[in-house]
Amino acid sequence: MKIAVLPGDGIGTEIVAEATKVLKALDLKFEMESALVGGAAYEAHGHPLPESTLNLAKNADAVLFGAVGDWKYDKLDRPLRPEQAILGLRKNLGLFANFRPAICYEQLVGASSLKPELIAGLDILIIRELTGDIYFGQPRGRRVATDGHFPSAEEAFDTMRYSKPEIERIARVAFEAARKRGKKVTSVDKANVLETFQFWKDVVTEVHKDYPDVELEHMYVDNAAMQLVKKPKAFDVIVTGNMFGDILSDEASMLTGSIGMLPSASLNSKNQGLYEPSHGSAPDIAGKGVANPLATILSAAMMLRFSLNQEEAARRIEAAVQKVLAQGLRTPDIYSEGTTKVGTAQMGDAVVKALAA
Ligand SMILES: NC(=O)c1ccc[n+]([C@@H]2O[C@H](COP(=O)([O-])OP(=O)(O)OC[C@H]3O[C@@H](n4cnc5c(N)ncnc54)[C@H](O)[C@@H]3O)[C@@H](O)[C@H]2O)c1
Ligand SMILES: CC(C)[C@H](C(=O)O)[C@@H](O)C(=O)O
Ligand SMILES: [Mg+2]
Repeated sequence: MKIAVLPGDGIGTEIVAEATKVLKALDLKFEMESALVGGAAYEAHGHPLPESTLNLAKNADAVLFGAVGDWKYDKLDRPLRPEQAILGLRKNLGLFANFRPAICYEQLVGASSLKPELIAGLDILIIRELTGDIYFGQPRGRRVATDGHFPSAEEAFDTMRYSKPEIERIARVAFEAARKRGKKVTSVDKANVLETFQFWKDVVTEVHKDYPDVELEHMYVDNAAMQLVKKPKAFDVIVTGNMFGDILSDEASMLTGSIGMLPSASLNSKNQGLYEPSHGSAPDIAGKGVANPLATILSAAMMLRFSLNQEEAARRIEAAVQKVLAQGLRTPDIYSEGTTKVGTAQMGDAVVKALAA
């Protein structure tokens, strides 16, 4: 078994160091090989996703990813920007199904900006389609307009599109996942305005016929954004497109206390996966040793479960995370009065210690 380890930029290196520390402490038989990705790879090789990094990822049983990006690269041509590395990995590996579970651990009920009673016991799963939508649709670009409100003005455009098989397969993933939990799927769309999402709604409704034991509800994305903070526990599985899923999962992260608590798994049809926290490289806190490594450590647990067939080890990690939270250890993003503030490495060390206990 081989894990490709791609720390990336900013806090990516700090949080992946803690996750690999935890993986090594499990004493399982797998090999880990690291490579540069994102801005770090651009600096060293002139490209955010060098051929060697892509090949390492393709040939591994799973990929553990940190984060990419920094404001200083924002002026580069788009193909050279760090974010293209994660988009390229998702596309090249066919990682169409992105699982972003938002779970509010009992100990963190007070860390959220929402009232405790709204989020206590929260356990929802956002399933985000990850290789289609306006993220990848062609054509896109800049041009001089020939119509519209300002003919002959400079304009930019992107293409939102989904094919039937793309919607069918992500809908099936969502119904299958719901079957194993609360048996309810909320499909989030913007069918009242967008053709792409009327089609999405129609196809999801059709696929639902094969899953009569699962309840299907449709919701417009603007309402979903509102309901997520009004009554989040009314959701079980949310399935949505690439862009809405990006936005709603950041929103859902605050229901768990912090974006530093939201792990993710991105899977292809062979259950090969890339595992990364849902957050980015956080340049504002990078290098300070204060980033929360738990989303990445929990992503490593998802990797053991989904790609490496190590359910027991996954559970050990999740139990160890709960234990350190019960001990009152908190990185600054989840700190509240009466708890103990720790840094990134101390948090990782505490998880390792809790594994042994
Ligand atoms: N998958 C990825 O690699 C990924 C995901 C999102 C953003 N990005 C990139 O990251 C860069 C920064 O983007 P952004 O600031 O919009 O989003 P971000 O997620 O990096 O940070 C948003 C806020 O959350 C905080 N935060 C994030 N992770 C944290 C953690 N583990 N512990 C504590 N606090 C944490 C940050 O300090 C910041 O205040 C950009 O270049 C963006 O493109 C990359
Ligand atoms: C960095 C960016 C390309 C990425 C996305 O938009 O998918 C990020 O925000 C995420 O949520 O993983
Ligand atoms: Mg995002």
